[in-house]
Amino acid sequence: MRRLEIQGLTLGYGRRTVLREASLAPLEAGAITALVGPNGAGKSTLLRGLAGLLPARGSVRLDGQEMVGLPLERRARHIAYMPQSLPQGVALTVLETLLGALKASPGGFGASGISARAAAERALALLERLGIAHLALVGLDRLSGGQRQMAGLAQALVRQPEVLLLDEPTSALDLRYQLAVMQLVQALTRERALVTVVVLHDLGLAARFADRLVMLSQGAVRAEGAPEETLTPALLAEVYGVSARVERCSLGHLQVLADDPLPA
Ligand SMILES: Nc1ncnc2c1ncn2[C@@H]1O[C@H](COP(=O)(O)OP(=O)(O)OP(=O)(O)O)[C@@H](O)[C@H]1O
Repeated sequence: MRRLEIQGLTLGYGRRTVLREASLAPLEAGAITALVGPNGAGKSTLLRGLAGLLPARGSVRLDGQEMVGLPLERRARHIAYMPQSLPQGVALTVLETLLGALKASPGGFGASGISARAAAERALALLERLGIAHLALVGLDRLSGGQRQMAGLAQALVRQPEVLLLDEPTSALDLRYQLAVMQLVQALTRERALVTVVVLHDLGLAARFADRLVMLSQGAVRAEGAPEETLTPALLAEVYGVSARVERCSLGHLQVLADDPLPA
């Protein structure tokens, strides 16, 4: 069974350490882990570290293979990362960026892998599944914020990774697309047995779609486990500084209702 094991991971920027000796229970294939926690807690830093974009100490093993210290292109064979925002000023069309991502991936078309025709078919099928086939020939610089986010998700998915890292994939999406994207991420995670890690601010979405939550606070793992075990009023008060209720709605979904900020 595919799994990602994170042990004693320390990450930072230059001389500044942000995440200190973080260890998590193994992340299993076919499951979504949501990274939650307040602003500045270290969620994006952890995701960048898993993607290999920051110098790291400690261990990140995929099926026993050590990722820390592996050259980025070797790590990118296994792991796809979607940043919070795509770079601005890219005039390529959505389809061109997907073909570019496929071409750049090891074994991608042009190298030993699939033909250019198969690559285009794969890219178009993915856009269809994401509901954005109509954007295939539109330039990235002409997309709305939400459309850019969908295009970023497509770029991460098209390479068919084993580990999928998504940094706030729903932050710019309307209500319908938030649900549609999380349902799709969940379906693909199950179908392709992905190890999926998603940074989410919306605790309701996290509770509904994640199999596990990891609550970060001040660069440390404060809690981890199933959403219903992790999301408690006491923890929300401690970590977010709010008085909150955690209740099930009439459909049985866990809802976090933040009532008031607590006095500092
Ligand atoms: N490029 C950088 N250089 C230096 N420090 C950084 C950099 N990026 C983030 N940090 C610092 O690392 C800490 C954690 O930031 P990070 O972006 O990981 O938090 P986060 O939990 O993702 O927050 P948010 O919810 O606001 O996106 C913050 O104190 C931040 O100032």
